[in-house]
Amino acid sequence: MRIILTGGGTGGHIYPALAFIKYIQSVEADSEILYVGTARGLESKIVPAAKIAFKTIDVQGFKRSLSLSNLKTITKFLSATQAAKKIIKAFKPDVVVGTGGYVAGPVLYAAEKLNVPTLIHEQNSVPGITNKFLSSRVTKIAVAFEAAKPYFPKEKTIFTGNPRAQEVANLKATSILETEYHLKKDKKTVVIFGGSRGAMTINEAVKTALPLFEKEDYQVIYASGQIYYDEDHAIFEAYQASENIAIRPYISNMLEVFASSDLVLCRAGATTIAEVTALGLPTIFVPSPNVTADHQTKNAQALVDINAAQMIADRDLTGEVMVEAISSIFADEARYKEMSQNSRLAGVPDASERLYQLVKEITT
Ligand SMILES: CC(=O)N[C@H]1[C@@H](OP(=O)(O)OP(=O)(O)OC[C@H]2O[C@@H](n3ccc(=O)[nH]c3=O)[C@H](O)[C@@H]2O)O[C@H](CO)[C@@H](O)[C@@H]1O
Repeated sequence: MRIILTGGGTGGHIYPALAFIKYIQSVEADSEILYVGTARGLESKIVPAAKIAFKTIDVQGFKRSLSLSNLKTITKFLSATQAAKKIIKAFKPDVVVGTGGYVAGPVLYAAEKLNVPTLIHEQNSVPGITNKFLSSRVTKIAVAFEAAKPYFPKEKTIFTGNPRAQEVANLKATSILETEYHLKKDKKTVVIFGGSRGAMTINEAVKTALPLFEKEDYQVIYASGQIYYDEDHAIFEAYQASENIAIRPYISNMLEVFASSDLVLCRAGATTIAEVTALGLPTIFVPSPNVTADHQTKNAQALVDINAAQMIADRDLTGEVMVEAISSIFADEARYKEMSQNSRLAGVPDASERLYQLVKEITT
């Protein structure tokens, strides 16, 4: 199969595409794959590093209110569509798959104009602006939350889960905490991070919590995001020697770290949710208050409702609240076990397979 994937801006749109590429390569070794992204998005680092053919187009996002810069966005959209058409004509894909983010707009739009079958994957419980715009044009729509279905045309929308779940589902714990993070292999471990780029509230809370964490009988691995790491380098540096705390700007082997840990505290980004549920990890979510239609709270609520997760509102998070939430889950074994079982029940370990069937359906 010849397939173009596109999507980007943040990790949450890129990792599902990469997971799906891995799956396609495992079932069709002779498949030809091209990823289209922007030069500025996180995809320009992550995709070439994964050794996947990568081409860029220039595009910018819409502002939600009417503004002059939207005029510029429209002009850019039109020229990006032309650039995407050129890439599509040269590559001759059987299908074009978009995973959200601004860059997917012109690529999928161009594919549809050229009569190439198209599919979009929506990771969230509330669709992003790009996928909403594309929904009337594409051939099929795959969703990772049942709650997203009502936003899309019923006849072409199918629940598949998030491909990242399948990539993670069978991972086993390794010695990575010991070998790369100077932590103990068998000590209870909580992973803390604020989405793929870090989060200010979580970072502030962690800074207050660090002296408290030092006294706990569990260990902490924290990814601050590059911005906060640079800002607070001096504070973090002082804890690098601490026996039960490891701090990094970004954890590049996050799946292995998850599989080797016991609890997660993070934003409620959709891809993270797919990962933690595939592994049956109990989670404390602090949804970002700055996302479209408060979709992270809705993402997290689905898991709180089945007692797989706890939620703390961003405005309520402090260092003390953070430590108390983590410590009390670790202290209650029965609760921990129940949360873990319920988390696993929410996972979709065959998500890539489901998405692949859908691709097959529209290309044959
Ligand atoms: C602020 C914002 O707009 N966030 C959105 C963005 O989230 P964002 O990209 O932050 O979040 P997601 O949780 O979906 O994905 C983050 C990904 O980065 C990985 N990771 C994170 C930190 C780290 O140090 N190392 C690492 O590998 C996680 O394991 C995960 O695979 O896209 C998601 C998916 O559309 C949305 O649900 C989020 O609301």
